[in-house]
Amino acid sequence: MATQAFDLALIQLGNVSGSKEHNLQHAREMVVKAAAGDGNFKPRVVVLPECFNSPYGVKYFPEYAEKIGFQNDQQYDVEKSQSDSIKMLSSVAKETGVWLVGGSIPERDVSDNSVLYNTSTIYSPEGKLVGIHRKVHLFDIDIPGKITFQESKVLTGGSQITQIDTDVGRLGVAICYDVRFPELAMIAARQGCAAMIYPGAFNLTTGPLHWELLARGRAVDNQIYVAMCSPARDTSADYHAWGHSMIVDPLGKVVTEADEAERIVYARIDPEAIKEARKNIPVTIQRRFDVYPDVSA
Ligand SMILES: NC(=O)CCC(=O)C(=O)O
Repeated sequence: MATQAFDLALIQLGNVSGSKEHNLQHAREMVVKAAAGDGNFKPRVVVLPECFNSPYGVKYFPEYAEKIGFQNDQQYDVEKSQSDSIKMLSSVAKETGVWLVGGSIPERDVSDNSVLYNTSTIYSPEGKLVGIHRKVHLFDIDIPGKITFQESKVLTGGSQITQIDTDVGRLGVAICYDVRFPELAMIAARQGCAAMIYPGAFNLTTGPLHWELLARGRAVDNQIYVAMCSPARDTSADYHAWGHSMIVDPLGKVVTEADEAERIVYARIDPEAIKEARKNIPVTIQRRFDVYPDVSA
């Protein structure tokens, strides 16, 4: 899949409240704003953060979870979905004519009410739901005196990797804690993805330590673009997100970064920069699969 140069926008969404209706309305307005561009950039791909329709926290997931809806022959039928979030995302992708990585929402399994996932849904510019990613690695950590979080108390991990073919190239999608597991980005890069996109929500303990480090690591290891899209920080919420949404280029350079407030950041994704990085530092063709296995094979 050939990549064309395109602009990417990350929405560091603020003001996520207890009202799902408000959250959806605000997210919609921000997608419209992001898709309009800023004079320098006119994005073809727009990204929302992790858990944009609900406060982030284990206790909220069951209440805010939605069934994505009907799937037929691997195609999701938005028309038949009962989910307000899915309907909003599909309609705003169509209205704005962008590829939309719809952050993530708590998803309830269609056939088993007791099973919940943390799920990103992805839409074409025609509003078609073209793919979903269920967070594979659940955020279960315990740093005494700092942060304890256990998504696995209520969520089930997904079991598939996600790559989306768009008219500007192939994109890998994973969610937040997934970034700590290099295999997904490695596989995506070797299977032709120009970028890995991670809706995410790091916190004030691990954010300063690892957010940028992981984004740059995934980029430089694989010589691809990496985008990490966080919610804005809200210190009145239970979970304080790190913010700092960023896009990193194939050399590992941060090309754009937000602070912690509500922002939209943009960058150009340029296939020539991927080619140039791989030509100048040819690790791509220097791998020793006679010494270790190729995880993408
Ligand atoms: N929402 C998440 O998966 C958070 C991941 C995180 O903060 C980390 O340190 O990893």
